[in-house]
Amino acid sequence: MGRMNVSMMRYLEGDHFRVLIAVEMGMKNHEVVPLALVSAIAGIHRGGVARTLNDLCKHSLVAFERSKKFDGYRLTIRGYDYLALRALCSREVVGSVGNQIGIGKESDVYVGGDPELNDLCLKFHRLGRTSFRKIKEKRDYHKKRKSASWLYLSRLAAAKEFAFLKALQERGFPVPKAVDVCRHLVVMQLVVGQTLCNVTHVEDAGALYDRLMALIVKMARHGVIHGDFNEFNLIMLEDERIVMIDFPQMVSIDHPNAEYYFDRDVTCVRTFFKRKFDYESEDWPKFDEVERKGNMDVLLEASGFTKKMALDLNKAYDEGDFLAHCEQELRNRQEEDLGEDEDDSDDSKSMEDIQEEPEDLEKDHEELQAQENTVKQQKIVLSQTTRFTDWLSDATNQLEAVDLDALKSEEGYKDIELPPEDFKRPADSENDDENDEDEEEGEEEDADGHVAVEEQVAKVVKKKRVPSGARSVASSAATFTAEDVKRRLALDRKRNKEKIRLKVKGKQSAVGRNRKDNKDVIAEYAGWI
Ligand SMILES: Nc1ncnc2c1ncn2[C@@H]1O[C@H](COP(=O)(O)OP(=O)(O)OP(=O)(O)O)[C@@H](O)[C@H]1O
Repeated sequence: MGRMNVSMMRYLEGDHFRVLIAVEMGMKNHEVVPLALVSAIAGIHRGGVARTLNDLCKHSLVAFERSKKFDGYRLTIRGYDYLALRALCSREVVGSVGNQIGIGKESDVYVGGDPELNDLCLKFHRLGRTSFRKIKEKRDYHKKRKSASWLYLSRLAAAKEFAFLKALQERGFPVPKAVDVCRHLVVMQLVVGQTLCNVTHVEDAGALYDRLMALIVKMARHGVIHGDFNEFNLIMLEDERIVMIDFPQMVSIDHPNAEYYFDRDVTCVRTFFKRKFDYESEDWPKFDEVERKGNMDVLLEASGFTKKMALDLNKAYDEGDFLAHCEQELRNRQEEDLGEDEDDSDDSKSMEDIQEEPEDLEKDHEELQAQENTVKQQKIVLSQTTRFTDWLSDATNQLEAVDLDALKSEEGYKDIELPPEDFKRPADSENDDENDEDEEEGEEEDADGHVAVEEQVAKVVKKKRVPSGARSVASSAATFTAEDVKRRLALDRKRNKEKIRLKVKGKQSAVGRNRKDNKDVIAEYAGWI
């Protein structure tokens, strides 16, 4: 566990934070925030914002991402940490950040200090960023939620922890003193002790057991159940006093599963004491015997941590897939998903898309298909035009290669234009003239069944020497039959299809696409301006 790298903080200027906040605000309803929106929220012109975003990208405070619909920026975990720290610095709550002292599946815990260098505990909640695969599996769950982003869930977790810390502290429970909260960061008193799981010896196991059971009952009397009361969430001080540090799953005793949670907490303590200190007691608290004396659960709801927030948070805990600190892994998976299945638009959809109604999705799909068809048509027309031009120039070159002078000097040659009905293609001429048959036998066909161009041209020229009518040499370009042309075009098209398209990823691709779009616009308005 290392230190948090906050060295960049001192080099960041007001504009950097302004743009960071703009990205954060944009992310309330966008998975990635387009440059134009960042610029509009920050109130800084685009050029300036682009420069600042580049700086922020360099320091991994934001990340550039592209989605199917648009490209944009998203706040990284580091960027969110910086925003929270900066706000708490300006409130003069936090003055320094030190070593990491705890790493949980839902948080990173650091030692910190206030401006007077008194010790603090900084708990950064990291919650709710599920992997793309999981999103696909849990589509229903995400569809119903308005903002299932990790920013939202981490902030909720922090708000809940802070509210509960304060409420428990006010009622005399042994918890760290709550200092402040900002975004996903809870600042609290640093408890110097050992988590119960690391304690190997206690003076009086029975007394400790009784104190822990008494804590569970006291909380229930105040209307709440811890829900995760175990040796990992209890710190023992030097004088063997216990401090509770973590209560993410705290529920009201009116919760439908309250009895289950209560019994689970009690069983956890009993199992731990039996395993660790070989202590077993005949006596343990029962849910039915608890008499409610307080209404902490109701007061907590009134404190701003609403039922809806609790519901969202509990669902995330139930999902139990917290990949917030595995950004690199997540990015790799996203790339994998995109690479594996380009047509599977589900994988590459943003959270926003996932929240769309089915009708919207269908419409989008239809629109997309219509666009794709148009593009395909345009491509075919374009490719045919260029191929035709290429073919024409080829044929012209072939013709130029024919030695006309030599032909003219031969007997019976007359350079007079033939009426169209006299003109016959080489393929047809096979049946026309028996004399020609012998000559045609000698002709060699290439692998595609094409007669060599030179030979075809020569054959046509020979026909012009027939005394019944002179023919134009220029018309011999028609030695390519319509079928030949069609076959060639089909072959070219097939080859083009087989060509592997080079996929450019990241910002470079976005630049390319923008250029292409611009080119299309210019082409469309050609002649108008
Ligand atoms: N106030 C505090 N003072 C000292 N150490 C703390 C404090 N809060 C947390 N820690 C340390 O950080 C570790 C993780 O904290 P915590 O249990 O709150 O995080 P978490 O993410 O909820 O963990 P998990 O859910 O995996 O149990 C603890 O085991 C403890 O060592």
